[in-house]
Amino acid sequence: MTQRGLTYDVDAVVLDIEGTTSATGFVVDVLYPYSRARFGALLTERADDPDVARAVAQVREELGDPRADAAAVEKALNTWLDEDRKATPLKTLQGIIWSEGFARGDLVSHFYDDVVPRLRVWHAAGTRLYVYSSGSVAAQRAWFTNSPEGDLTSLVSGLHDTENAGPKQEPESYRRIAESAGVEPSRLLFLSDRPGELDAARAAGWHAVGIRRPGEPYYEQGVGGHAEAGAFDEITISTTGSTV
Ligand SMILES: CSCCC(=O)C(=O)COP(=O)(O)O
Ligand SMILES: [Mg+2]
Repeated sequence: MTQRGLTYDVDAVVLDIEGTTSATGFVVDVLYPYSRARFGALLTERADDPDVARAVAQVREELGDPRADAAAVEKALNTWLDEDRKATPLKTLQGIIWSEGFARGDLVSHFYDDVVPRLRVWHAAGTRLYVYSSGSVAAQRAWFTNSPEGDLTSLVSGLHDTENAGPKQEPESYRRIAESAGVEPSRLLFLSDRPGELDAARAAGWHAVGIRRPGEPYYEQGVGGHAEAGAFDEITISTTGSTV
């Protein structure tokens, strides 16, 4: 059989979300305003929730102000949102708000058309799928549970964020994920839109493919010399002899 595109012999594929499986425009235009409108209530009404308290402590540490009040914390969160800064406490608090919004039916996630069919094919052939996103694990779980094609969580073997794995541009984070998945680095493929993340994965011994979609923020810049694909159906995975 003739195959076109890129072929990888790996045991697992690790997925970035924003810009890779899903549109940045959806995250910025739908999810960000949804969280911005709810930070104030979360910070004032649920300050004793352990996840909220931990994130607030991290914001205060980042601000260098251990006494920053709820208004100051909210202001910092909104500034980071404007800058699209992938700060862990921002992502924790957004994850709480979004997962409740998904559960309530206010939100349905977005996946590019080529993604879910390909994930189903890879999963059915025995390739394990993981997520590594700046979005928190709670947000990732809600994202895959509430997709336009229903609950996709059965396709995914594990979720990783900057809190449990570390920053996405550091090779050590990819070493941690490989160890937790029990997969040799050379048997892992990372798909992302950001060159710095692809560099870090490659430095950890992984395969890395840049996903370059028209209209995404990194489209013009390119993927920094990494192999690239415009859609998931340009990628063929061969796991334990099967090729899909
Ligand atoms: C369901 S995750 C929400 C998107 C998000 O907040 C984010 O920061 C995604 O970043 P990524 O690392 O997936 O590019
Ligand atoms: Mg991304």
